[in-house]
Amino acid sequence: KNFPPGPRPIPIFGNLLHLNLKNPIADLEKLAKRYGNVYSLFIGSSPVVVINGLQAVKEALVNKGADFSGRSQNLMLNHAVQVKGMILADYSPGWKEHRRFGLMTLRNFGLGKKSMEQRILGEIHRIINHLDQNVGKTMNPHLLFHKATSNIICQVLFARQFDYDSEIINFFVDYFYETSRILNGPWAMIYDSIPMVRSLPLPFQKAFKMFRMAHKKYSGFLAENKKTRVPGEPRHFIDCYLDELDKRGDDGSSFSEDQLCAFVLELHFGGTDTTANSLLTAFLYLMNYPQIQGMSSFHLLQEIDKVLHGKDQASFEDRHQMPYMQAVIHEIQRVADIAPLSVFHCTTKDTDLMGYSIPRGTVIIPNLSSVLFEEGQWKSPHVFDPENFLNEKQEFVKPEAFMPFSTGQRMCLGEGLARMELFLIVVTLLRKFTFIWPEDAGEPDFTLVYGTTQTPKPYRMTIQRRGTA
Ligand code: HEM
Repeated sequence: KNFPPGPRPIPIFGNLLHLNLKNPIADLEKLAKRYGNVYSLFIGSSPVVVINGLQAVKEALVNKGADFSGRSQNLMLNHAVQVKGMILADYSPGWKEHRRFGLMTLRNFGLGKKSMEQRILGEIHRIINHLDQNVGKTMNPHLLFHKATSNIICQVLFARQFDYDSEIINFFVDYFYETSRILNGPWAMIYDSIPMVRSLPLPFQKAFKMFRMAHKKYSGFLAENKKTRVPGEPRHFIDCYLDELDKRGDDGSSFSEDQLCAFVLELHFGGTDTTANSLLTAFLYLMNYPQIQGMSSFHLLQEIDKVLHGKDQASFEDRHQMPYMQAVIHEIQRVADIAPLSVFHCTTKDTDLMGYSIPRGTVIIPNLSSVLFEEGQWKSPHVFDPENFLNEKQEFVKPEAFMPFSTGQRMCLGEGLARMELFLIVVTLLRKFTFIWPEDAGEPDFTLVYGTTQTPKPYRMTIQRRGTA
């Protein structure tokens, strides 16, 4: 009763046939125009509510955060990952404990401080070496950025960096790519809608297999790490968690080695493709809006050169002197629209939203994409324009509708790390190199490939060393 309106479902399939399963974003937008910013759909026989636009998303995730911050436990993603670390855990004391621990530990590792910065800068040297070998040539940066962001998280989690040619890093990159493709593709929708197909040998079984393989690798790292660990002297995230486990003993808390493995898997998974795809979007736009990179105009490079004058390397603190760079990076994140439908939420109790009643356990899809491009929230919602983040005095400002990391209690745990990575990598690479859209590459295609995280279509870039660097 009083459930949000939506298109009429058909038996077994629900509203699956109303959506282009390869990319439902445009269909979801059309449905919002027809039914309003809060509407319902049926995935098989299960109702879901889609929330669109800043006002409704804020009302649900912030003002009524406790009601809307659960996670459904019955989707393919949950079954594939098996143990819920944090991203997939329901709204519960265990999730809260892990979230608090995660935020604190990432901060102590230097989010916003030097040590994390040094880890990122160390990886940037590796990227620079790789690009140096390609000066004067044309390359596809896809694997480079995925390997670099994977390595940065591995540094945080277990203090390991892998050679870009190693078997393990290639496994990780492949596993992120394949599982993301399956999890947000048509087969996952079919898995979620039609329970009777779940044990059949269909393509989604590949994701299950890859998650099992990844679990084994993380368990291996954990076992290896325990051999050299000195309790009370943590070297990385895993050590911190084991110290916490020792401290808690058998107090019945949610901390366990199984949870640790799942947490590590989720942080690695959640932190790699998201940041790598943001970087890919960054360089796609920087090459194709040369006035921004500084070839015909001078803003961005002039700002970098001025602020970094006399310094060996950039620091995250420098962002306060770089309003234009900040605006460019935020605008890149807006158009990158990395997690268009966030991670699905779930209501924790019977509740209401914008006049509609929503029962406990309903899957909630926060349509972040609808906020990032919402008319009325941006000076130029539909074109790439750093002015979206600059006021009349050309100072950096962040509109409320900027929510690529979502908002409210479940907002991205890795926001600080991701922002630091994006800033340091983009600034350092622009300082050292010029990136040029190859002459034979034709017109750039900015259309995003839909997935758990969206990514630009593959492209190549020509690399030149900058004279002044
Ligand atoms: C540009 C990079 C990134 C983007 C755009 C992004 C975006 C998101 C989004 C949209 C969510 C869902 C929030 C919600 O459910 O409302 C999320 C959750 C999460 N992200 Fe990120 N993320 C990024 C990088 C990272 C990194 C680097 C890490 C790891 C260090 C990370 C770890 C997590 C975790 C653990 C959650 C789950 C939070 C919870 O359920 O309480 N993310 N992220």
